[in-house]
Amino acid sequence: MTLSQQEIARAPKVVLHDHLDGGLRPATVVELAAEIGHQLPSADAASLGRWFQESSDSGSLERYLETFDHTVAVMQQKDAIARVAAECVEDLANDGVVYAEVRYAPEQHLEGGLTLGEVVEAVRDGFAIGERRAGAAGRQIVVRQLLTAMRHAARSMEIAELAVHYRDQGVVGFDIAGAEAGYPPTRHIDAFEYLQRENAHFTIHAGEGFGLPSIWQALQWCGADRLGHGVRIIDDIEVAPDGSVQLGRLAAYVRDKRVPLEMCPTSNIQTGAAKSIEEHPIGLLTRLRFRVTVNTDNRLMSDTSMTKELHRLCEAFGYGLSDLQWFAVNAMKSAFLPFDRRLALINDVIKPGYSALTAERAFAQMQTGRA
Ligand SMILES: O=c1[nH]cnc2c1ncn2[C@H]1C[C@H](O)[C@@H](CO)O1
Ligand SMILES: [Zn+2]
Repeated sequence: MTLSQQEIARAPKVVLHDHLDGGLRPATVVELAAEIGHQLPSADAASLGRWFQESSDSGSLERYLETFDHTVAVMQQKDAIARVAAECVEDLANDGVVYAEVRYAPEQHLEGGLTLGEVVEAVRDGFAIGERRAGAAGRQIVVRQLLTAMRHAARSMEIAELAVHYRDQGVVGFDIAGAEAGYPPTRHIDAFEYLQRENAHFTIHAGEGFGLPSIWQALQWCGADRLGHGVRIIDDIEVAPDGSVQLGRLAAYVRDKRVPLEMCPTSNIQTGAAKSIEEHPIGLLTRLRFRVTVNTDNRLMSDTSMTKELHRLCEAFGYGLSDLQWFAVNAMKSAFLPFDRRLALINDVIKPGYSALTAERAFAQMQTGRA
């Protein structure tokens, strides 16, 4: 029996790839835009939500990214940024997420006169408010920041320094994002080398809008700890008609080294990186036991949540609670949180959560059987 959305919603979940500026509530975008006089495609929350989702469905990463102009525009003041951050935590907690790493590009939030540090502090304060509100509502969640540099711009060194500066105030890592084709990660090699010297962690969006060379550079030139998406690693895997599988050198490296793949199925369909959920490489990569994690990417643009992503995968691939636990443990193991905290979340929160749900399901099945 396929897991229902309600059951999945109650399971402890971990998200490593979620953009702060891609997860606003449509009603919040409308309110914040009205406060600053920003013109939106629609002033009605429901139709604005639909506009974001439909405009993101083009099959092109570049077009998908254009929709962020509106979310970024309303996140230029301290209070607005803190509000979005607090609501993000509440929404994730309500979805049953117990640990999240949420990313955004501080350099995109300076138009209202804030400094880079003030932007990071506004997000820090918003996350703290969100964690407190969620806790008060009986939903414990831990949320950390990843600071993104835009790959077409030239501020990655500054943002890497910012991530190191705020490493003890809730920032656990660094990332680069934006259009991939034409902007190889090696453009930012000085930032990555600096982070390595600082013993800092970073992930790189790679293998989404561009293929294997991007993944290879991210790992072997830049030293990425994780891959944002990484779906195109499938191009280095051959499945013969008899079902036997041959990994190329790069795919073998990714699997052997347990390089975490931050996979975001719905987003990949919207940007054309995958054809459908059923044909998404996550099915094969999971079967081959790559270090797969499941993520939302942009909850607003994709009208998604961790529960929805996992439910779609359960329907497409027949996954059950043990698979969902495997995704959650994979993600928790791959998080940039210190090891002892990761272990505590795995042993004290994730595993007991899945055990309780598994027991509940077993009883329910026995009772149905008796009737
Ligand atoms: O999936 C993505 N690929 C590349 N860039 C992305 C993706 N989702 C969001 N972004 C960009 C747009 C945001 O403004 C920026 C920082 O969160 O990151
Ligand atoms: Zn992303």
